[in-house]
Amino acid sequence: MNNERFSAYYRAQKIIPDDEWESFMDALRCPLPTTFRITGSRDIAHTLGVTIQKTYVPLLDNVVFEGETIPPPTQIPWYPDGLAWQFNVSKKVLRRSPEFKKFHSFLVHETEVGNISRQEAVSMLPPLFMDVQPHHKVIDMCAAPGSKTAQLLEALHANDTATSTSIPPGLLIANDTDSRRSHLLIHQSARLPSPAFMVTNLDASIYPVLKLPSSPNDNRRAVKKTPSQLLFDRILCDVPCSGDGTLRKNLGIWKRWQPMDGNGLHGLQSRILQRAMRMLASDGRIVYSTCSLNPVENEAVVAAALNSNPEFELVDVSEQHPQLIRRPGITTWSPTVDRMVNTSFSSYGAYIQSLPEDKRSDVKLTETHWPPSNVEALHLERCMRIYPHLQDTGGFFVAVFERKAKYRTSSNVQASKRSVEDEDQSNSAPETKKLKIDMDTLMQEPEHECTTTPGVDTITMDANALPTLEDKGKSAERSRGEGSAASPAQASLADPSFKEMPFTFLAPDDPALLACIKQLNLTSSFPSSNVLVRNPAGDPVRSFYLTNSLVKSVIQANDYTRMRLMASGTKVITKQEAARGMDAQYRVLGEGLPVVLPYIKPEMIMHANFGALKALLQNYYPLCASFGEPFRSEIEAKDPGSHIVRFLAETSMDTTLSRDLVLPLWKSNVSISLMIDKKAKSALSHRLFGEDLTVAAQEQSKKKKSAGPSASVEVLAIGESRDSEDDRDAENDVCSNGDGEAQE
Ligand SMILES: C[S@@+](CC[C@H](N)C(=O)[O-])C[C@H]1O[C@@H](n2cnc3c(N)ncnc32)[C@H](O)[C@@H]1O
Repeated sequence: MNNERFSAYYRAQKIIPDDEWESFMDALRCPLPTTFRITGSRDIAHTLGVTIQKTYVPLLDNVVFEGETIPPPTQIPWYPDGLAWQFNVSKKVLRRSPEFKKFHSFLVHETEVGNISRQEAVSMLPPLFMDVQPHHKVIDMCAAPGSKTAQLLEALHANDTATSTSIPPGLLIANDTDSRRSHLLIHQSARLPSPAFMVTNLDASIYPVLKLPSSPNDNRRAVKKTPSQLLFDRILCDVPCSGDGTLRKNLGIWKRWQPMDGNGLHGLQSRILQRAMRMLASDGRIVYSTCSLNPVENEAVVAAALNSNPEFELVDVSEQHPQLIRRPGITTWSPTVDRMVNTSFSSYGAYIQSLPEDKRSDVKLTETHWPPSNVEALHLERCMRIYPHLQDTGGFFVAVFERKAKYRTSSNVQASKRSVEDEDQSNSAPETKKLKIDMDTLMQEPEHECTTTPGVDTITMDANALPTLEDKGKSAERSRGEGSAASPAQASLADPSFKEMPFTFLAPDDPALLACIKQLNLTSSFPSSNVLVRNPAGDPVRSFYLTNSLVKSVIQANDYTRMRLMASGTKVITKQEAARGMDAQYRVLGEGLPVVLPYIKPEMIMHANFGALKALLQNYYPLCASFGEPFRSEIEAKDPGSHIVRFLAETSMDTTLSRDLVLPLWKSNVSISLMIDKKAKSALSHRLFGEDLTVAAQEQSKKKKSAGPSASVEVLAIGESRDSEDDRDAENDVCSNGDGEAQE
């Protein structure tokens, strides 16, 4: 594995001291260890951490495979609370060593239900430097596929418990310009249901001004008259980049890497970062990151942003996460001006002077590709460079920005005074006006997961297209409810290319909503004014989603088509049509239960023991009569329909249920069924029994046996899905009535 121009270019940049060059290159040629993060609420994370420490590390200690001792998984030392792990074994070991096979199976199941997330170690870094709190307004500008979004969501939900989800007062908008990747983002984040979550599909470099209604408690006249701009407390700019820090896992980069890659991305990266600076609250923080080693995509972008926005400075985070081995940002670099690694020009001026006059206007490079003359004053050494040979990772770059102290108070006032109209005016500034991705230069980019793929739904908007206050009038108030961001008809006026269903909030006294609350016996504190539906007419046809109040105000104050809102809130309840003459039945969805649980009256929750849980995992529809007392009488006395059961923590001969588990049940006339999907059942079984005892797994293994020995060899990468068409979830098996809405 070699690329002459890669070596020539980075040697010229002097990113690595000469005496480390060989070990840097050697590390780049070694396979990357497998790294993963335990996700989910603190309680679940704790349980899984203990399972790995106490069950799997001893099991995997001293495994000898083909005469070689294989090291067990270890914790990544710099990741807080020991929640990130790494191990380095080949697929052959995973397939053949019974101990690793078992561990791998555990990881696959927990990954499928979202309790474990496979993520490159360095990619875990940016969220660690954001210090997100549950009340923060956060935006992840380039979020897909969403591994960092998941970390940000977890931080927003720091107060969740094992059984119930808090409703944080803040919000997280995950944005990506690629609509296909935005769908991926929605899919990934479904594992962490949050009423504080929104997904948008926009070009981050021209992200529109979002409005917030003026606060009823704010007496200032200017604020009363006009909505204010939604400013963010934390912004992540994990921008598209050439990705050469991922060489260890994306081997194709060795072949296709070329020195101009970074030059073409510098402009877009700068515009995204500088747009973020305009969207930041006065005392907010921005983290800028790339998985590229190239100073043109890193320090040059940072320097350009600081020089254009002198109220910002780099934050010195060298004392944070001290076990992370890092190198400071560099202050000298020399962009290449051609594909042959010509890095001989010390400045833009010198380069331009070298060209014949008639060629100067064709130049794609700009002054900001070179170090600025005031480079020393910018403290670029506060940026972090992570190299593969330092701690066996990929390459990465992180910079943290805040406003200088003297600008914070004044811009606080300025920010709160700044109306959306003002901001719309300022968006006409040259750097954001008629912003288009330079398609010519992008066409030269290598195809890499981090780069914008030319032609894929790239939105080009000029600054004048940013929503203005006038759009407010377009937001329809639904007659039956509190209104969506725009009615279907208005939506098509606003942006006909946007096909998502509207987001319609129900009135708290909507008859269907009241019937649902009554039937599920929810407490009066259930936030019924934050329930939305998604279908063309905005009717309470089937599924109810819950948002928090902040998300609701954002949706209601802005045109959802203009902000290209793809998803919002958590689906919590669904309606089952009943037989003719009977009332519809509502049920709490498995993924929505943690959110709704705090509003379910305690007397509605049945209690059962570990044996009952085991029976429910081992059978699809066990008979009520097959359970022991007192659960049997309790369940037999219940009407058919949706119920909630708390399985109590217990230590038995064969296993330990270390914490209570609350799950939804469906009761038919004589039997009951756990209303969680197959994958969640399998993961639970693995966690509790160390193996998959579910009916689905038993059936699968029977099928494999009858198909012969070759069919039983299956090694999925962690994070790789075993989804197949027949892997429908239990909810559909039991309850689907086949009249699903388009979006639901
Ligand atoms: C480095 S990847 C992001 C990885 C992501 N943060 C994660 O941790 O999973 C960069 C992303 O930026 C997106 N992107 C490219 N150009 C963009 C733009 N102008 N605005 C917003 N997103 C963009 C790409 O589609 C890609 O998903």
